[in-house]
Amino acid sequence: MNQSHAIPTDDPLDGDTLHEECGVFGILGHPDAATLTALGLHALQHRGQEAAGIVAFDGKRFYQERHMGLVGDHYTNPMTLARLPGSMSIGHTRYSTTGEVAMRNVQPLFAELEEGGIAIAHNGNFTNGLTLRRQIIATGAICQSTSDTEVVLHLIARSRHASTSDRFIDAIRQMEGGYSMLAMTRTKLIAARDPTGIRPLVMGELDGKPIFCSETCALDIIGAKFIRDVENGEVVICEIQPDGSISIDARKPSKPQPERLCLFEYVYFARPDSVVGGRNVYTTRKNMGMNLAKESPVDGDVVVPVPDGGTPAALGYAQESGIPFEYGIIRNHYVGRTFIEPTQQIRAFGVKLKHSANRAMIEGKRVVLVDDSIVRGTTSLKIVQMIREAGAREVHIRVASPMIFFPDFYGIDTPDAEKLLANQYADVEAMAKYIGADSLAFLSINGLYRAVGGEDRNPARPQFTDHYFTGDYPTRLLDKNGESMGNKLSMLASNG
Ligand SMILES: O=P(O)(O)OC[C@H]1O[C@H](OP(=O)(O)OP(=O)(O)O)[C@H](O)[C@@H]1O
Ligand SMILES: NC(=O)CC[C@H](N)C(=O)O
Repeated sequence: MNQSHAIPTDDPLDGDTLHEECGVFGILGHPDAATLTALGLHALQHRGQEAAGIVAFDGKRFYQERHMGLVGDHYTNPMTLARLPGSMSIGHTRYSTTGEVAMRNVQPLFAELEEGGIAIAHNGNFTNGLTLRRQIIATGAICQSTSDTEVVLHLIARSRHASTSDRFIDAIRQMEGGYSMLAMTRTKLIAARDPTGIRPLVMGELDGKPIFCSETCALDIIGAKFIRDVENGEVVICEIQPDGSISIDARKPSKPQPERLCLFEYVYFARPDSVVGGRNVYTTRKNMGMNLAKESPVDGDVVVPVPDGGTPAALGYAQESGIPFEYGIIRNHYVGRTFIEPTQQIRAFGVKLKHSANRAMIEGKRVVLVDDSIVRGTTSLKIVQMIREAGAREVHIRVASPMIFFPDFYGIDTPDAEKLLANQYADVEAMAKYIGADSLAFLSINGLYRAVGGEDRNPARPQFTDHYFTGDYPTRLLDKNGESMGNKLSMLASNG
């Protein structure tokens, strides 16, 4: 196992950064559980590229493989999969949100409890994780990681309920924030989604065996059938019975709340072929581009996507505006997603490596560049320069989401408000000047809502989680606002 790592000597909670996302996959009762999990994680690679782990159970023992790096770097090796026997397993691709990039934070996390082992895999971020962590440490707990996820294991261990499922439910009911979570015990696979349903989680089935995963693309890769979304606030407990059959028990232990899925799943995170919340992601992105063309038309000769994220929106923009779509930028696919790399220096470096101008499609033209989002402005700044150097006559940027003003505490890599481009300039014109574009326009919040859900935003009860655009956070932010937090908030530390 690739578990050797240097333990930082300074307080790892101080130097931490906030990132996004993770992918989870779990299957119960299938003879090829670990291999299917590895394939599922491969399809969920876009959700986390720092580390990947799988825990399997063969009826007697738990086995774990946890590695830094990509799924393909480790789980294509038959020897690795052979070390994960059994018919049940859960896996995780990590992009850290709380706790540094280190082996001790690689998921699934595992603990030996009174009634046996339990492994958990978490996509999301707890907004009271640090508060609870301090409380349990004050009562004598020894934490093995700096991840927010570990708190759940401690709360399960401390719960006074008899069954593991009830202990798990007791634990997650104490957690606030965003979570789509899988837990695996000796006989059970448990799936849970936070009461607001910020992060996605779906249920599928292969050969009659239940599967849970972050996105439907992980079902498609193994030919599994989509059953349904795990609902917000729902806990689904699948258990192998003594006769080998599997029981499924779905519960809603929390006070019912309206679902508010994260809009950024549609804007950027989810894979375009996934169906999230019943909507094909590609179609919503194309709608975003069409709405953008209606709201912010411009005279141009060619619509060029900033690949990959901007491509469906650029197609929508081109279709609606009638301006031809061309690949004016070629993306090197051997470079990871810059938005989710750990430091500003690496992000900047990554963007240079990643995009090249396709001069033949650009020279002498009025280029309408379409991207899905502007966060720090790193990408736009470099790409406008690159397009101009390739001979563009004019460069107009159209962004298929609104301006981002507010940080996220549910997992997205927008740590400090002052690092967001929208907060650094007085208006769109000033931003355009900084980026070097002839014009710049963003999709309106209603344009985005209509693209995803077909209706305008309901200000009294927003249909989605959209705080990064509006400042309307769907939950309390206890770690951020709690008086006891001082300045040791790992999830708020500056990035890069
Ligand atoms: O304003 P910035 O801070 O540069 O962040 C925004 C950029 O980051 C994302 O692309 P990314 O390179 O992560 O991924 P992609 O190739 O999947 O589009 C997004 O699509 C924007 O292009
Ligand atoms: N991006 C995520 O969903 C990360 C999960 C968890 N908060 C971690 O940092 O490991």
